[in-house]
Parts: sequence; C-alpha cells; structure tokens
Amino acid sequence: MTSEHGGVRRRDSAGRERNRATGRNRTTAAPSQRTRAADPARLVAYEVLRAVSADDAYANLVMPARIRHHHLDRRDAGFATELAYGALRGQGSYDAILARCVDRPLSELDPAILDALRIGVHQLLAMRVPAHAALDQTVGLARAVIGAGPSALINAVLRRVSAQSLQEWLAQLTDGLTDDVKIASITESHPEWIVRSLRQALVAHGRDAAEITALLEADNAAPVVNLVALPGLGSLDEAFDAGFTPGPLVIDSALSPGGDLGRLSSVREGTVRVQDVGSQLVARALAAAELTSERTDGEERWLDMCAGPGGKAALLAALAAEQGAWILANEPTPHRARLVEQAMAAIPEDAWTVRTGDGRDVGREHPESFDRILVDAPCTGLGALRRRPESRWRRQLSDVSELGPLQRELLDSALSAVKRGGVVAYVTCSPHIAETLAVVDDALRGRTDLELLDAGAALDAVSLTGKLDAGNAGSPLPVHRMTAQLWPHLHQTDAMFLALIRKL
Ligand SMILES: C[S@@+](CC[C@H](N)C(=O)[O-])C[C@H]1O[C@@H](n2cnc3c(N)ncnc32)[C@H](O)[C@@H]1O
Repeated sequence: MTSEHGGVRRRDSAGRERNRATGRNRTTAAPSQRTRAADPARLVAYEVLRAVSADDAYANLVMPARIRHHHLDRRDAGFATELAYGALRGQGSYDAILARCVDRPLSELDPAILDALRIGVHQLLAMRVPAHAALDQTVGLARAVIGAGPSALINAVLRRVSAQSLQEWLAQLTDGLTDDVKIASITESHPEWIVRSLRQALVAHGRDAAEITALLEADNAAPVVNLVALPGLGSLDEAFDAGFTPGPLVIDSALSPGGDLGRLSSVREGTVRVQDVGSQLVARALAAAELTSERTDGEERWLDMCAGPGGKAALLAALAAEQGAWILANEPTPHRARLVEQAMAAIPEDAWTVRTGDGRDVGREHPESFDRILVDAPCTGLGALRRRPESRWRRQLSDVSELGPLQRELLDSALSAVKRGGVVAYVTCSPHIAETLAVVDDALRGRTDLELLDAGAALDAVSLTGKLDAGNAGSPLPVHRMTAQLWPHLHQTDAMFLALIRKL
C-alpha cells in the first residue's frame, strides 16, 4: 500500500477534497495520477463492473481486455476475476446488505459509487482479504477513480458492512420472512423469478424441489474450465503436462487448474477447445444416436441449425469427419457465422460447410435432407448463470415467452429437414420448462410420425461413468421421462436440456 493510502492522510485529504469538490464530487487530481493510486487488480474489477452496469457489457468479454490493458500478472488477474465475478454474482445479497447501511435508496446513489461499494462488500464478506485491506484499498480505489467525497461515504458504509459476517447479515435480512423464494433470493443472490423458475424446473424434470439451494449455490461458484480435444485431431497430452486433469464424465476432456489457456499451443491451434462438458455430452449423444434413415448417397448429412459461435459445431464436425459424414453449420448472424468458420478451421474442409441464414427456412428449402440435426436453440441461458455472472440481473421473465415462438419454429423447421429415420436433438442451456419440455410437447402434439428416444440413456452411452442420472425418469408426465436434464449442482456442467426426436 502506498503512503497516500494511509489512514491519517486519507482522512485529511478526503476532507479537503470534499470541501473543494464541484457538484459531481470529483477529485482535482489529474486522471493519470488518480488511476495510479488504485490497486490495479481492484481497478480492473471496478472497470468491469462499470462496463457491465453502464454499457451493458458482458463481464467475460470485458475482463480479458482490462487485464491485458493493465498488464496484470496471473495472480492479480485471478484476484480481479474473482472480485468482479463474485461481486456480480453476489449483487442481490450485497445490495440487500448495502440498503441497510446507506441512508438513502440505492437507486439514488451514483451508480459508480454503488459498484465500488459492491466490490468492497465482496472483499469484506466473501474473500479472504483482511478487513482493513479490503476497506483501505476500496476507499483508495474510490478516491482515485470517483473522488474524495464519495470515498468518505464509501468508507463509512463499508465500516457498517464490516460489523457483521455474511452469515450474520443474511440471518438478519431474512429474519421474520416466511416465503422460501424470497429467502433464497436474498441468501443465494438470484432474482425471485429465477428462483421460482428453477424450482419449477427441478420438479418438472423429476428432481426434488429441495435441491434448489444446492442449484443456486452451484450458480454462485466459479465454474472449472473444461477442454475438449477434437476427436481425431487434438491431443490433451500438452494440457495434462501443464497440470490439467482428465475430465471424469466424457472422453477427450480435461479440467483446467486455472490460468491463461493461451499458453497451450493446441488451444491456440484450435484442435483443443474450451467447452463445457454438458455441451460435449449432448453433441456426442446426437452423433451416437441410432438412426434408421436410409443413406441415399453413402454419407450421412448432419445439420447444426443454430451454430454460432461454433462450439458444438466444431465437435460435431470433427466427429462427422471421423465417421465420413458431412455437416452444414447454419447461423444467421454474419459475425457469428464467421466465428463458426474460425471454430472449424482445424477440421478438414470437406467435412463441413457454413451457411449464413435463418434456420427457420432450412426445413422448407431442404425437406427430409439430414440424418442428424442439432437445434441448440437461442434461450435465456438460465442454465449457465455461473458462467455469465451478470446475466441473472439482466434477464427478465418476459424473455422466456419472447423466445418461445422462435424456439418452436426452429424445432419445426428441423423436424421438416430431418429424413425419415433421422434424429433431431433439441438442446437448450436453460432448464426452464417453457423453453424445454413445453417446446417439445408442442412439437410432438398431434404427430404420429415422431418418437422420443431415451435421452438419459443416450447421455449415459457417451459418458465415461455410464450412469449420469440425467434422464428425467422422475418427471410427473410420462412423455417427459424420455428427455434429459444436466444440472450444475449434480454434474458440474451447465444445465443443458436434451430431447432426441426421431422421425418415423
Ligand atoms: C445457444 S446459441 C448456439 C450455441 C452454439 N451451438 C455453440 O455450441 O457454440 C444460439 C444461436 O442461435 C442463433 N440464432 C438466433 N436466431 C436464429 C435463427 N432464426 N436461426 C438459426 N439460428 C438462430 C443465435 O445467433 C445463436 O448463435
């Protein structure tokens, strides 16, 4: 800590600056000097929170750029990431605590001050940072980037926060409440509508509603980064030499010990890729599903209808290349279609083609043309909240119903485009009933030419353990028992939903 972060000088300085400050309470120091006063790791975390709340940025995209900009070493980068992501995930709990420590509604605070406070609270209550360092450093950061007046307010508020542990605060905040959803929303830092949706999803997918706490807790934990070696193209040897461990659920996968993945040449070359194990499992389950379709031209034709940015398309294309099949990877957004091409770059070119277009047109343009189709539908991503720390606060209940028509049209298009005897995998990284079971129900309604394959068994068949317990065997409705749902708290994957539909 530099001397200007020391207690006496800070208080003196804060007093002088506050008296002198303009209406916006900005420090009079030059911006470059102010920035230098802040600890770089905390500054990066703060800048990420600001970008998320002020510019609607995605934390996982901003973070690497800020880390590079401030030249953080590996340790500081880890600290900044834990701080920013933790503050974002914990925002619901932290804001409830802050509301008890600030003398006005949080909505009346300058958003920059609120972000600095959130960073302070996470350090004080959830990181192994000594309280005095959390306080001094956050106040120093605030003084450097916001101004002396606000830093005095932040100091006073964080002192109040530091008077109790997180558990004590949560007990106090939930004291007297009887609504389980409200309690979970505060203690596990999720919007109430998401708590309610996830609890309903657990029950509809045949699990116990009491698992909700474990599920919400899993959303709040930093996910381990998973790698996949593209079949026939990539090797994990380099990753294992670098300390990665074999993934326990699926072949050719590895778990990262942390740190910059760019140090692996196989990752740079694209033969080893970052991919959640849930995504690997559903892609492999489709590739291995039993077909009864007739091959007219000798090779299987596959389709990835919603391919961008290309994670599953790359794995499917590598599997297709191994099996002598070919895949069309479709994506409507041109820049995402380019990402698909980049993802495919390491795979022999005769195994794949990228199409830039609307998946809803494919069924009409190419009826009964494909043996295997993946519909990895645009969805709310409620199953990947641990990976996108800000998304739980940005998503709204209305998103679920807005996505419904598109999800249904894409699945209908796929069911037109699949050959008789071919299989469509309907996948979402959300377990929400409206995006999963309801979409499948609607697609099957009144159709006698479609049958559900046992998706749980299909996942088991491509897993290393052979017993993932992802099938929805306990679902209240028999038809739903053929679908499968992976869960972060059970499988340490994103909550991927899978239905396998065969056209008879
Ligand atoms: C869940 S993401 C797919 C993720 C991808 N399969 C992967 O593993 O990397 C859904 C994708 O669907 C695309 N999409 C949106 N509208 C679409 C449409 N009408 N037809 C096809 N794809 C669409 C989105 O642009 C997005 O890239």
